[in-house]
Amino acid sequence: MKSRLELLPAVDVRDGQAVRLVKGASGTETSFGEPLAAALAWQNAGAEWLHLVDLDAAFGTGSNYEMLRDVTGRLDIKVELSGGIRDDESLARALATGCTRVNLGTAALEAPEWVAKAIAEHGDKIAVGLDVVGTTLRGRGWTRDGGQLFDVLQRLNDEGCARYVVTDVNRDGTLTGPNLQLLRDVCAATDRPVVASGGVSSLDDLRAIAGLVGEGVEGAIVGKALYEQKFTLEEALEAVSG
Ligand SMILES: O=C(O)c1ccccc1N[C@@H]1O[C@H](COP(=O)(O)O)[C@@H](O)[C@H]1O
Repeated sequence: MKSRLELLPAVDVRDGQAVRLVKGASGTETSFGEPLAAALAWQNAGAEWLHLVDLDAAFGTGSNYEMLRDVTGRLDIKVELSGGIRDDESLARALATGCTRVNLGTAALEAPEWVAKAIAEHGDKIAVGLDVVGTTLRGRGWTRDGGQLFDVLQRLNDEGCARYVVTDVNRDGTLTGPNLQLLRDVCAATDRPVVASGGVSSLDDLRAIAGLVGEGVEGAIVGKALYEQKFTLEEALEAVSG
């Protein structure tokens, strides 16, 4: 178990632009320019990880694959790649970008046997995104219900899933603070590391998540708070440095 919280600045790409959404809802985009510029800015500020999302692939409205491959190839830091990875072809393409790991969402709900096979073949390179409203999982761009959090978590634990990325959909992009109880509950139901996502608005939020490292939280994804300059990445890294 790591002793210091890892931070993963997010670059979510829609129609070739870095955007932030509110509660993951299509149509709520605020644009923040070129994805590569954002990614390089986080790298230059000291990020060790980038959480890179193809929102068009997640929503089924297109693909930004070439751009994400280019961004990943130009970075020296680790990349967690997400969005639309749902079958052998999309998984092979995602891994071919050179990313450190991929994050599977919809597939874990709709194609459990395929995900079990991917976990068995690729181990630590596969994380599963548990994107929840209450304790109901959401897939297909967070537009469809896909099962109960703790049932799916138990299944994935049994299949050897290496890591979970837990997003409270109703906090994502809202700057209303992380759902600490959800994170505690997930940590209590697994011995795998958990990456927290959704709601971070302040350095105190990051310190609160860092307080859960001992329970199994390994990292935190930070999006809107960075883009809206609630704090700098340097300040965030300092806040969680222990
Ligand atoms: O990150 C978002 O804001 C987001 C909003 C709506 C849908 C998905 C979103 N993000 C990432 O996409 C994966 C799921 O993609 P898929 O279901 O595997 O195609 C999810 O885990 C988030 O990382």
